[in-house]
Amino acid sequence: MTSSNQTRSPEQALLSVKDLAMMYGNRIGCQNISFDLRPGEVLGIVGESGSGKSTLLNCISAQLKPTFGSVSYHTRHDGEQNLFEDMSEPERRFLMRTDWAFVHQNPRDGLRMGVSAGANIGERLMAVGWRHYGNIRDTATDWLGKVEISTERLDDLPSTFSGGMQQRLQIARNLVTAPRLVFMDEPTGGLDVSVQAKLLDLLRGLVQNLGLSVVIVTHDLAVARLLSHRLMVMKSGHVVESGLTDQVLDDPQDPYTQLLVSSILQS
Ligand SMILES: Nc1ncnc2c1ncn2[C@@H]1O[C@H](COP(=O)(O)OP(=O)(O)OP(=O)(O)O)[C@@H](O)[C@H]1O
Repeated sequence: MTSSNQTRSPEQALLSVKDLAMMYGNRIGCQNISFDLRPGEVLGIVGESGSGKSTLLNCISAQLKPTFGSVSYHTRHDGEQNLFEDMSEPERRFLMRTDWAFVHQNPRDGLRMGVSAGANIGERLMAVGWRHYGNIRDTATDWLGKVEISTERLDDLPSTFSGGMQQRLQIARNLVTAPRLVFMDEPTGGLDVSVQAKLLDLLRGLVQNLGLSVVIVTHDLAVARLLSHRLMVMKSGHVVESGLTDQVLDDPQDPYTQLLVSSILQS
């Protein structure tokens, strides 16, 4: 007889990436990438411009089909599914609208600028089957509050918002469906330093309170330090170092990571 304790396996990875490579013709986008992301874990991907961060993020979020390797996701209902072999395009799209979220650097890429703030949030709820107008409006109002936007702005267009507000609205739109996995591409890039700090605080609170699993791409080591549990350092399409964030940043082993860390300390 086996007790539940004996049968309990180590926590299942939510996202599992194996030997992933993306080639643009002869040019390497990224290569030899393998990692697991566990539920509630925040993984930071750092590296200089052109090191392959966005390519990797786009491959693991099913926006680009990798040239080699596999990306598997532990779905709510069907267990582990290989994104590109087991799932159809409509199934991947459904996942992106519901269980996943993508926060773009430029809020314009993640918002519908022609509809109100409330509709931007409500649209995601409708994608998961919500139909009751009053409930959708109430939840949208609630989320505006959570991202510190005055609820009086519910019917305003995002174009009337400041950059920081647009970014917070994009976050509300993304998180309202309680996704399990959030991809973020330089979410604080392009904002003033003081606005960045406020947004980072907000993001950190939401990630902790909602227990989100996150893959965040950033070239800003301070952002990586504040948000991520683990770090992957990329250079020329390869991972040169990975580990616990504090370990990597406080005691970098790879010469490139050492350079990256020391250049931040000097600036
Ligand atoms: N659509 C594309 N066609 C051809 N080459 C590409 C394409 N996208 C990226 N690359 C190349 O792949 C490599 C990695 O680029 P990628 O954009 O992933 O880097 P990155 O680390 O995200 O850079 P940044 O921080 O500037 O966004 C670079 O050599 C780049 O020139």
